[in-house]
Amino acid sequence: MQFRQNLKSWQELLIHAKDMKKQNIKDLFSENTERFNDFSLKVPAFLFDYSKNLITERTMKGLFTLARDCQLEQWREKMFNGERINTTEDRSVLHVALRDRSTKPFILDGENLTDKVNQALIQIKAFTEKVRMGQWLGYSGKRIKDVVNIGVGGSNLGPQMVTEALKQYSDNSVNVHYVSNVDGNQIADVLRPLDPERTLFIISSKTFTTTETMTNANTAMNWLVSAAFDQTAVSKHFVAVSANKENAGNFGIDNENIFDIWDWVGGRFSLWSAIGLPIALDLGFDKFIELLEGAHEIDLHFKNAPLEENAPVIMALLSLWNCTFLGSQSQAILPYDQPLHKLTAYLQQAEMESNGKSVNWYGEEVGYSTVPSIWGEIGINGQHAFYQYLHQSNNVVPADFIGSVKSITSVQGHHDTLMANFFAQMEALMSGVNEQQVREDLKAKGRTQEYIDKVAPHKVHKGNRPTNAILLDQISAKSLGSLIALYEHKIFSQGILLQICSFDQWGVELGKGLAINILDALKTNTELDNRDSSTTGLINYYKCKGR
Ligand SMILES: O=P(O)(O)OC[C@H]1O[C@](O)(CO)[C@@H](O)[C@@H]1O
Repeated sequence: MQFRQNLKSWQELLIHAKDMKKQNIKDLFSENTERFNDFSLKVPAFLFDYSKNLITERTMKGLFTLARDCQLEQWREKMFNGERINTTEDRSVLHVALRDRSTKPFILDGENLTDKVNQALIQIKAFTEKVRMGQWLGYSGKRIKDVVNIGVGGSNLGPQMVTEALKQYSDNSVNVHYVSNVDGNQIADVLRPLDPERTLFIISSKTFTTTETMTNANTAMNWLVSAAFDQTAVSKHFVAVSANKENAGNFGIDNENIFDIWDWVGGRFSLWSAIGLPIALDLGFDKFIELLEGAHEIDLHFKNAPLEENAPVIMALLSLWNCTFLGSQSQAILPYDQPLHKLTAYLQQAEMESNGKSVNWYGEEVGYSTVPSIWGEIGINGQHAFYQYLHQSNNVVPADFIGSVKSITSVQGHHDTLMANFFAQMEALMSGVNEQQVREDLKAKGRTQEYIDKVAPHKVHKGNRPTNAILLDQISAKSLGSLIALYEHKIFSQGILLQICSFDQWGVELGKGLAINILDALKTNTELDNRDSSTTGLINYYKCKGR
């Protein structure tokens, strides 16, 4: 067992981090006029500028050495070859196979995955075209107008984020809606304006056991059946995406309308599979393929580019540097492109469910900070809400700024204003402004000495806050596919560097189990044994007041 802290490269980076904490990014720019060229990369679909991090050439050299000591390249190979790198669940991790459209056979456990993937795509194409062209008819013979995707986590966030991002490209053949929350308010709001005769439900659940999804699915079924007065209407209005065909069949969904998903595709990496049905329904199959192609382009980049020119690897190394070595606890994702308004929520699951863990591959406490908490908002809205904290709090929050050279909106006259903020905020976070500059500025503005003395300390921005810039040419299905895959491979690389099992999610199980237990007690009105007084007190209060 080779623990990360025992690696010489890790130890050297710890020492180097102590020195770097005394440095200032702004000074590093003054010392090296080529810094932007040295620390930026042009990848198909986007420019990645990481020069505004607290790094030097030595830092990067040390980080690449660490990556090699961690055998990142070999692990990358293992993933692409289908080795069972999801060790705690004994599974391969092959979402990359979903977007590899070559016809070359890929054999896993005696089965040709290429055939499976291509068959699934044929099924997705046939189904989505039938619905979009008005050939899929509801129980009363009417064409489908609205599609409701019922699913949660990975069975919701990816498709929703993508259809929101690409809605400018939708031809509105159907309207796509999402229900993820077990709170009945959401499904009530979604169903209120819909016509049962013209509504199709996709029950998206890899396991087909998730309580929230099953509760919503049953409500949707009752809504339909109470309008149709006919239980057999279910097969005309429900399809499923699931690995659990038995449960989906028992629900009343015809076998040919159950789309497969496999155990080598993790929920949070599944939008490329039939979980992406809402994407193909909303945008058409060709756009869905463009999305896959964009992702595949980054798969090839990740697989083939040397570590020094590999964007996902560099992103992972920087996150490790900022969090584990420099001590940041959180990371902001700040899209300056309204279409990406669901990206942060999507990445919260992708990154935090993957790497938000504290034991290593051998089940030992890692003894270092793993990943930061991910949060954020559309940049402009964030500027008027929490950027105060980014600029002046004691906590340094490294941030990813994501923008586009061209906007996809036809509205003119906004994009330069938006992007001026994109550039300015990164500059301000890095450069800051010291007290002397503040004082001189106030003096030049004719302020009194008393005012200057009072206000100057409050106007200081310490700066030295790291940011990455990801600048897309324009939001499109292809560039979005690339952007998502960039983060997926970053997450994979980070897991390897941290020696963490990125593809399980045991941390969600405890709460789920307790909720099932409590729900039973609520339904049967029984007392719960062995609970702490707070849990018991809260439940009793709820029972007394609510019933
Ligand atoms: O698709 P399913 O099986 O309903 O699971 C939904 C989500 O629930 C989780 O298991 C976490 O609770 C996620 O990993 C997953 O994306």
